[in-house]
Amino acid sequence: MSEYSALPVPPMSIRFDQGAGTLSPEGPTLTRRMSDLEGLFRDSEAWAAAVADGDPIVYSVVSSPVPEIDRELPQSITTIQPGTTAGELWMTKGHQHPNHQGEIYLCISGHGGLLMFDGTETRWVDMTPGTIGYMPPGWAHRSINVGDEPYSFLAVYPGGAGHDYGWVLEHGMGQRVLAGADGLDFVNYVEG
Ligand SMILES: O=P(O)(O)OC[C@H]1O[C@](O)(CO)[C@@H](O)[C@@H]1O
Repeated sequence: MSEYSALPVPPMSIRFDQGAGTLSPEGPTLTRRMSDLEGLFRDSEAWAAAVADGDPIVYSVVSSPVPEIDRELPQSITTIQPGTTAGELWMTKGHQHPNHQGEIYLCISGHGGLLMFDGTETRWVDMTPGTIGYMPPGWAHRSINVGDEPYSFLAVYPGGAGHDYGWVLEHGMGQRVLAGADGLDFVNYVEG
């Protein structure tokens, strides 16, 4: 037995129900409403109006019981609802891993995109069912629903990576993604 054998969760199988978007056994669930995305949309007045007008759910995250601690490998299913706020497609808050480590997402359903920013360069990965998006260490990441139906993906990440949301508020994400007349419009994060 290794020194790591005192495990917080035993070896197990985790059942994913694609129709219901649930994990079983299930760990913590997170619901992010529009009010949780303060300071992230370029049009703050449109954001405030959406908060006042029912504060809709933008996305939810269901996790397995694997904890976010060093050496563990947690998983979660994120579902982003379709929608725009003043043309900006609905998205996750986005974060940097303070303890720089990589992460993968697997698109399960819908159509999304993975926006990554290392402080200088921006990268975009189109996400359709079956696509694995890889985020290397040091790249902040945000997911965006670019379709007309809910966009769901599986995330698998090192439990000690952490979530730094202040990094995105301070540095932005390089670009923003808007719904254009003929597809996606990528605009400069600051000037867009
Ligand atoms: O943490 P954010 O930026 O709100 O985005 C949620 C997504 O990111 C994760 O925290 C994983 O990076 C997942 O739990 C979820 O997929």
